[in-house]
Amino acid sequence: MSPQEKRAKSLLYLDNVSVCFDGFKALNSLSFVIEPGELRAVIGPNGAGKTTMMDIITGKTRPDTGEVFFSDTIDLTRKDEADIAQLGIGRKFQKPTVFEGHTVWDNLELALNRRRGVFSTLFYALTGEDRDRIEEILEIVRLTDRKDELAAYLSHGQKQWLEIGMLLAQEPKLLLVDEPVAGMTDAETVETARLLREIAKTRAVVVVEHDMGFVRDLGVKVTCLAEGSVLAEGSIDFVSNDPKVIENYLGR
Ligand SMILES: Nc1ncnc2c1ncn2[C@@H]1O[C@H](COP(=O)(O)OP(=O)(O)OP(=O)(O)O)[C@@H](O)[C@H]1O
Repeated sequence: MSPQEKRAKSLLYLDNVSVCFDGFKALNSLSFVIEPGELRAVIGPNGAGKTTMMDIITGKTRPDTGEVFFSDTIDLTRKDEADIAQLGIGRKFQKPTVFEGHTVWDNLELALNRRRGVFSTLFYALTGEDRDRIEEILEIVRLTDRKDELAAYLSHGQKQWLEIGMLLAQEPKLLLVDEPVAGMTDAETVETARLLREIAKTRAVVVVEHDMGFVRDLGVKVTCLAEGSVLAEGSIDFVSNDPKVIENYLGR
């Protein structure tokens, strides 16, 4: 497939992307392509460039060279962070940032209103459709029976799920999730793999994670980054048996 054809079929297309920080190449000719509706896991040692790649996609960092396109034609290197969020790229950082003093329901309602630009009013009149969507998201993030409780009383894992739900309320086309299962219980970790697979039925999801058990559970294509470029890409068995991956990452 030619690069043009590859790009035309992609939701997210990074090609030959490099970024230098004070002479250090954080990304080095990185190519990374996500198809619409794909769920992808990204692994790699500390300093491999995983966060920097997310920063490039969301417009927080500009590449020195290379192409970054969304939906084939939108050049993300020419957009700022707010534009990129508006285009439908949502990002979940490692630490949960929910409104602890509000209920689970209200957190989702706030997120729904934020999409409309209604920042200040919590009780902006919800339509029946909005309520249905919130109920639906509560089901997806396993919080239906906690909906009237303050977010402060949720477990760490449930706060992560709530924040994923808040991102879903903004209906992203692509969701970037950074180390979601760090600090979760084993049961929550297993549930998170299921939850992300469910979410990826309606949108693309890229998950950065170090927990290999979890990555195996996801059962999707894996990209291993090292020193700012792709070291190996393919099924979990293919990637985890690659001698370069064992040497640079798994064997450490
Ligand atoms: N703003 C910056 N200024 C200078 N150096 C930076 C900056 N951001 C990242 N780096 C460096 O670039 C390299 C890649 O970092 P990055 O955070 O992308 O790696 P990572 O794969 O996300 O690692 P981790 O698994 O530890 O989160 C690191 O050596 C880091 O110190």
